[in-house]
Amino acid sequence: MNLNTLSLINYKNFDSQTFEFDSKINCFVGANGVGKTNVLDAIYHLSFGKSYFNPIATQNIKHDEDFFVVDGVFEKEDRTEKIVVSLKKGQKKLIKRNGKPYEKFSDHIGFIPLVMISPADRDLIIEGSETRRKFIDSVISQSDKNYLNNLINYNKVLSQRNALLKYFALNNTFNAQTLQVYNEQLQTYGTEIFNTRHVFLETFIPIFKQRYDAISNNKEDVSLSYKSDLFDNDLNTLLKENINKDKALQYTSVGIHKDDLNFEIDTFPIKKFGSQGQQKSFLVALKLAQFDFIKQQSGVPPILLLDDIFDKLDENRVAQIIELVDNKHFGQLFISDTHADRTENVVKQTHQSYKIFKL
Ligand SMILES: Nc1ncnc2c1ncn2[C@@H]1O[C@H](COP(=O)(O)OP(=O)(O)OP(=O)(O)O)[C@@H](O)[C@H]1O
Repeated sequence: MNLNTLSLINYKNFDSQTFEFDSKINCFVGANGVGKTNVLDAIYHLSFGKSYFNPIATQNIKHDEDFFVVDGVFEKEDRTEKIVVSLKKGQKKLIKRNGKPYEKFSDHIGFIPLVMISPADRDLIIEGSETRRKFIDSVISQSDKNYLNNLINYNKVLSQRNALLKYFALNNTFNAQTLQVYNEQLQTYGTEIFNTRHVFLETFIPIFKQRYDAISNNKEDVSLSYKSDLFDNDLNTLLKENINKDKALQYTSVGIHKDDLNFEIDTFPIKKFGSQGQQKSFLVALKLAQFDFIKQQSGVPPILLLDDIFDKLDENRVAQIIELVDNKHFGQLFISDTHADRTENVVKQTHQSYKIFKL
């Protein structure tokens, strides 16, 4: 699967621009702030219908304009697929495939498999557990529609249960039966989500370790493990056990919405004890494992976006990453870098066709 053409109108710092891409490697080079990351984010929009960096959709419209259009022409299994994402201020965002708007954006997820590796991934290490759950969810959702539906349903019931707990507290009342209806629904959706995450991580963790060992040349031992309340008991029992706590807090304190991943290096948390280069290697390994997993599930290599990934990595690690890219396992690649020479040297070594865009 390839992105052949990308056209932007009023997207962030671009007013009107069209790119014709190489089917293998495309590099965007230029000084800080010229828009290299913005082009990658536009490509991300075509896969996920939203920005990787800015959750406020209207802030992706060029300043002083009132709409943006991101238009991509892909080649997928010998067919041409035109994806257009557009947003006008005051209106709902539109995602169209070959001219036909999607009613539910979730139907588009997975159609253009894509993985972004960016310095912003550091949030996965430094931020709270929600960021790591979102990561797991986005990896699984790209190949499992049922999972995405369970997640949507779980979150709906969870907010209803939380609203009910608030209502009880405000009105000084309690009704165990109504609460039980929600508990049972959470149990149904939550158990499926837990099982899917568990099975997914059993496949994913060994892939991740392999990737890390290759990047670091087996220099350090890293581990990734799954933390969930549901390892202790079934969700219905846990909800019942924690009812007094939930009444006091006025929200649901146990469930798969509290799941987390532990990231460790040589048995210590990587957040506190990993160097910047080790943390970056960890994140790159995590994302390359995401790439491998999606490829395994969908049979096609996802588009890979590498935003500024060479900084902070020593030459050996950069060489390792490029060696990984330098084989048939990968599909189309987009790279952004401030150092034009470094990028050109690196991509030349891969002996693949490439295009360099100087922004
Ligand atoms: N909505 C917007 N309207 C106009 N310009 C915007 C908008 N959002 C971001 N920008 C501009 O985009 C530029 C940043 O672009 P981008 O992050 O792609 O830079 P970059 O080339 O990747 O730089 P670096 O090398 O520093 O990572 C900034 O100049 C910023 O002001």
